[in-house]
Amino acid sequence: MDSILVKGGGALNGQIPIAGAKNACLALMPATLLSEEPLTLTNAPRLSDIRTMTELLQSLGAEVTSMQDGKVIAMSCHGEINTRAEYDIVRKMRASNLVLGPLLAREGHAEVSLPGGCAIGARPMDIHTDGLAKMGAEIDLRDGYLYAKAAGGKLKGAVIDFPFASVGATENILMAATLAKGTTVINNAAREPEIVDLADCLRAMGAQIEGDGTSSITIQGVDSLHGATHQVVTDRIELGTYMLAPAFCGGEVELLGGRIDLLEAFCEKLDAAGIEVSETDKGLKVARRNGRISAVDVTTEPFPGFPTDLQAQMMALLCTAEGTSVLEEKIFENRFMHAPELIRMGARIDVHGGTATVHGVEKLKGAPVMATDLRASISLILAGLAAKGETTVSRVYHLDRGYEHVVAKLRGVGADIERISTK
Ligand SMILES: CC(=O)N[C@H]1[C@@H](OP(=O)(O)OP(=O)(O)OC[C@H]2O[C@@H](n3ccc(=O)[nH]c3=O)[C@H](O)[C@@H]2O)O[C@H](CO)[C@@H](O)[C@@H]1O
Ligand SMILES: C=C(OP(=O)(O)O)C(=O)O
Repeated sequence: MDSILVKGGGALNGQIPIAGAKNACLALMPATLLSEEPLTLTNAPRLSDIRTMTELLQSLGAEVTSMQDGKVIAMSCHGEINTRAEYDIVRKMRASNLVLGPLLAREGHAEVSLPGGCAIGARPMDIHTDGLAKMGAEIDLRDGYLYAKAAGGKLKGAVIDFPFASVGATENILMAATLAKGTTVINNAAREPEIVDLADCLRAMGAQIEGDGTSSITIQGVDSLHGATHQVVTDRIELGTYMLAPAFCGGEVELLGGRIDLLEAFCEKLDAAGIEVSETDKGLKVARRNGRISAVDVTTEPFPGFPTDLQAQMMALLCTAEGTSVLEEKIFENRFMHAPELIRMGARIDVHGGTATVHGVEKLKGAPVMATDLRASISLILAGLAAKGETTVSRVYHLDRGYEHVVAKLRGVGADIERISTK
């Protein structure tokens, strides 16, 4: 199993290109199931999660071609398709559940394996299934699979009030509603930029959608969707992660393609911590204002709040802040697994339920550490870049899910980092 070796060192300077968003692309790809005509995505990220979604769509009968070194994905799904998403693929990635809505909308029935929980939480699918049930689907759980069938063979529009603004449930219902009979309203919908990106793509395919980006989305069902080409939105989580690199190590880094509007709550916390963010022609430039950063309190929330997917990276940064920071994780019930690993590097962190108190220390020390999930992995790499000595991060396969060319991107700004392959 590969690992990443990081040597803590000097300041980072230069530019990092930001890829298209993993979480947008994973929702956009299943949209191909909604049309008989081709859907092409540009600015796609080169990630193992995208390969898993490719495998899943191919297993359902879609043709998926990766072009331009993976940056363009051309998909086509015409004629007869398979409506069963098998456990062997679905278990690899939770976002596989995003084929449920489109399959049901296209065929009137679907069998999709429940993905199961994961390291960061139980992550049930009740909001997705309750929403689809309101649209006339009968859904049974048998042998670990959701068996869904639309009454009369076609979903119908409904007013759906979400108990929580779930990103995945908003995406599933949004896609399902595009081909339903009548009007669907999703209240308390998620407002993430990835939802807006999906709605933009669906509109380009002929869907009638209003209100995306607000907490109430209205979808008027149409008879069919046509082909389209769509550019995947910038990955705000990759952006935020690399914005932290100069905050950890000093120096000045420009994030190509970066946009403040994708990360306003995060940028406010950076400002409070003493990190300067400025807009440039090509993106965002980030530098640490003075010597040591200041402690700040962080609470994760649905967009436009501070993203849970940047909590681990922010915690790693705050380990060496001046003062005590309190981090509250409000989205997932078990998303502090990076804390014990950071403690192995000399951090002082107390975790109580969903709250972590970080007492800043002067410097972290390199250590062998183990990644437990995607964002934990990168938080340990960032910590290692600023620590004294060497850090080896194992279980790098988590990283490959969400960060393309991570070693090359960080080496490009002067980081001492390499991937160690063990056959
Ligand atoms: C591929 C993708 O886009 N993943 C993102 C998506 O995940 P995902 O779409 O899974 O996240 P959700 O917004 O659905 O989940 C948020 C919370 O709601 C709970 N919940 C969700 C659905 C449901 O039916 N029942 C229920 O209880 C979850 O367990 C979790 O505690 O949004 C998360 C929250 O911003 C991000 O961290 C993930 O990176
Ligand atoms: C939690 C994440 O992804 P997923 O929902 O695919 O597990 C993430 O991207 O940080």
